[in-house]
Amino acid sequence: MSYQDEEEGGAFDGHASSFPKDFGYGAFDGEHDVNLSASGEQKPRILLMGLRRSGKSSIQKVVFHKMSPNETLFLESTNKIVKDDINNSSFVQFQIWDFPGQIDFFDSSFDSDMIFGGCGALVFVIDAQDDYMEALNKLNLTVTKAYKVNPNIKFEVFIHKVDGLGDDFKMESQRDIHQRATDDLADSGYDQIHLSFHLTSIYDHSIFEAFSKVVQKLIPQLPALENLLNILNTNSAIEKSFLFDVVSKIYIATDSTPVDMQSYELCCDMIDVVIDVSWIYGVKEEQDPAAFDEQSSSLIKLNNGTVLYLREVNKFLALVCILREDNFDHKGIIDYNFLCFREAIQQVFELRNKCQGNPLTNSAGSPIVNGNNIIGERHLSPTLTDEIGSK
Ligand SMILES: Nc1nc2c(ncn2[C@@H]2O[C@H](COP(=O)(O)OP(=O)(O)OP(=O)(O)O)[C@@H](O)[C@H]2O)c(=O)[nH]1
Repeated sequence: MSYQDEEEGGAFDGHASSFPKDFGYGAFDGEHDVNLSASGEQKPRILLMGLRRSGKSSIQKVVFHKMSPNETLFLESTNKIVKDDINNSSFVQFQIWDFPGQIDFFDSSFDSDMIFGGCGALVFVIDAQDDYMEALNKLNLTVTKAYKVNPNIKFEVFIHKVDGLGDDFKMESQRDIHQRATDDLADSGYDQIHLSFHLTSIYDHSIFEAFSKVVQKLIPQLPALENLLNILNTNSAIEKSFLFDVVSKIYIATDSTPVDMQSYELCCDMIDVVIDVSWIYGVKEEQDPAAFDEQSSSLIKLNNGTVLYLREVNKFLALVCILREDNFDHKGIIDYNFLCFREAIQQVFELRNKCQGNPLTNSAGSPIVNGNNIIGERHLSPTLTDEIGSK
């Protein structure tokens, strides 16, 4: 089995979009960045597996290399494991390994201990436009083999290419695949394995949403981030907020209110607009290509009385909020709270660095759910809420 490293996005030449090619996929060394990886610590690994032509490489290229979906039609079949380092920011650091569809687990060169051992999540892609019986067999084989090596892997099943399916058929396929996959696992004596299912397509935002959920499970600080977003929302009369990794447009955290796809899509579109405008008008000097930095912000007023507000947390992370136009009168308070929020995020990661190897755990070893009890709360002053609330 051979390996091929894609050097920081270098294998794809990025011609599909106006997104600056050298914008991401390098370690961020800005002043607000705190490196998550303790020295020598392995980055979490996400494996992309599935049958041939199920869409694995397309997913990776569209989400992490800004390839336009139509261009994936010309992708060649992968014939060796392709490793891709995702280093956008301190929050989003992992490796994606794209496997060839024809991989044979019984091949002597397949080192399952090495491959599954350091794996955080295994994404198994099933082509929903095709007959999925063979894919289900392969899913069962893959998951059981991986579980035996590493029972901590998160198993994610992407029921992919659903753009070609009607709504009824989509739901029916999901139900059927879910049923069969879990039955097969139970039959093989592995009913303790949990599979998560996502309906995805590269032709809409569903693939970004699904990948967001996969990545979030690999961020041990997620509960603390969610809590900080909840506090920010309450104190600033914000209805929904997302913390985005700007390069990939996956959200690494959101508040605890349910995510509706439309809001997520609006926020993604806003990021595209901001990036494009920054790139066209914001570059001052040749040697300073990143016109988009922690000073960047943007405001879009929609004609339904809603405001989208974007603030940079650092060069690679952005907070995007949705709120009612009336509540935006208190922009000063929102901005102040945002600064506190940004500082609190810093503290989460400083804390994490202090307990290297034991991220955000209490003395019993369980995750600290309300990490913001330690940090942040005092900054996001409740009196500010009263001011907005009394309006
Ligand atoms: N309609 C539709 N087609 C898709 C989608 N994702 C991928 N495809 C198409 O599926 C075909 C195969 O995609 P690849 O990404 O090469 O598949 P793969 O799983 O990496 O294939 P191997 O490298 O052979 O294992 C391409 O023609 C893509 O354009 C999708 O969401 N919807």
